Amino acid sequence: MLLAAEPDDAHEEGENQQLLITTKGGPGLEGLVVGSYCHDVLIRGGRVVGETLGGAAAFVSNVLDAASPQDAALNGTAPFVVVAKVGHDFVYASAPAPARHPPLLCASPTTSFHAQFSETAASAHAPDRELRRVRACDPIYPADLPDRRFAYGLAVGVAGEVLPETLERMIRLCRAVLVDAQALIRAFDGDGAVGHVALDDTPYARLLPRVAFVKASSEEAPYVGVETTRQRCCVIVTEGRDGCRLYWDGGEARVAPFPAVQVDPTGAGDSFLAGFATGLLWGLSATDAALLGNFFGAAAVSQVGVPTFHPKMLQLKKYLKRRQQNDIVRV
Ligand SMILES: Nc1ncnc2c1ncn2[C@@H]1O[C@H](COP(=O)(O)OP(=O)(O)OP(=O)(O)O)[C@@H](O)[C@H]1O
Ligand SMILES: O[C@H]1[C@H](O)[C@@H](O)[C@H](O)[C@@H](O)[C@H]1O
Repeated sequence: MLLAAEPDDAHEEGENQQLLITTKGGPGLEGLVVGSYCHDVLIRGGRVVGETLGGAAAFVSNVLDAASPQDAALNGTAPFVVVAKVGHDFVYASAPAPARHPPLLCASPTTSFHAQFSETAASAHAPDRELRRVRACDPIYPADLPDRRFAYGLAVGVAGEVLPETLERMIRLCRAVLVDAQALIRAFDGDGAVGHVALDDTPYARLLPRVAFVKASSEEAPYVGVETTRQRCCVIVTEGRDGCRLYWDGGEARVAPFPAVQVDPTGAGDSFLAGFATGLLWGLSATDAALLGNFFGAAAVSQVGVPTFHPKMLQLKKYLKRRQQNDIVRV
């Protein structure tokens, strides 16, 4: 599968979109990350065992910052923009990700999740926590996005804050958009318990042919409908400690995991997606990009909250770059 195209906001619905993220440097590589930061409260056996910065945007920008420090230093700015919202109660403004990529302040409170962990997950693919949204910040509206072009966009909402019209605006602004399914299919009952709806029943479904990649966890995959969605864009299903699988129209691939001692699964999927996007930016094939995603996913589960990365960990770039054949993304 060849993924190549020019920036274009004239994509028609149903068009077989092909996308390119070039590996050449320069301002044309700027990214757009859309999704709010949140407060995560980790609960085990009825006891609060941790309170951390959360929100996919926090984990994603953490990986993107770690993976491209030279670019950031060269330009004097990080090579991506984060559009996130928080309330005045936000307590992590000075943490690295929000400090480098400040959120928009709202009158509503910061989105907050309680994550109730099971003592033992039955398998790598079993849900390991029950999530409850206890507070929700404002949605992110199309007008909140900068009015300029980006090389790529990551739609990484956690509480329904990326509205369909906001995703559509991202598609118009970005050459390639990668979406975390959790931004599209989460539903919340009266108590805030997180459930899922079928992607096909949402207003996001019609946008899929204009999206490059949708990433879903094994738990989310049945709601995404891999067989239908792979005909519209590439689908990546993450399988916890088993790594991940890529599905596209006409093929699929399994990508092996990295070993890890899991201490906190939160943010594994977010870190995976950011690692995957980074791999595409480095010009890797989608399967090698997924290997980089697995690497960051494994690093994320090895630490509580938003992880820090040892610079040596990034030596993987050299290895993967050596395997790179050319500067277009192939599977
Ligand atoms: N125990 C583990 N050992 C090694 N790698 C792991 C482990 N758990 C997760 N990963 C890596 O992280 C990726 C994402 O994990 P997972 O499938 O659990 O996502 P998720 O359920 O969306 O995570 P979360 O919602 O907690 O962010 C996996 O594809 C894998 O690469
Ligand atoms: O911080 C976490 C993280 O971003 C997860 O990916 C998401 O599933 C949770 O809702 C959020 O609380």
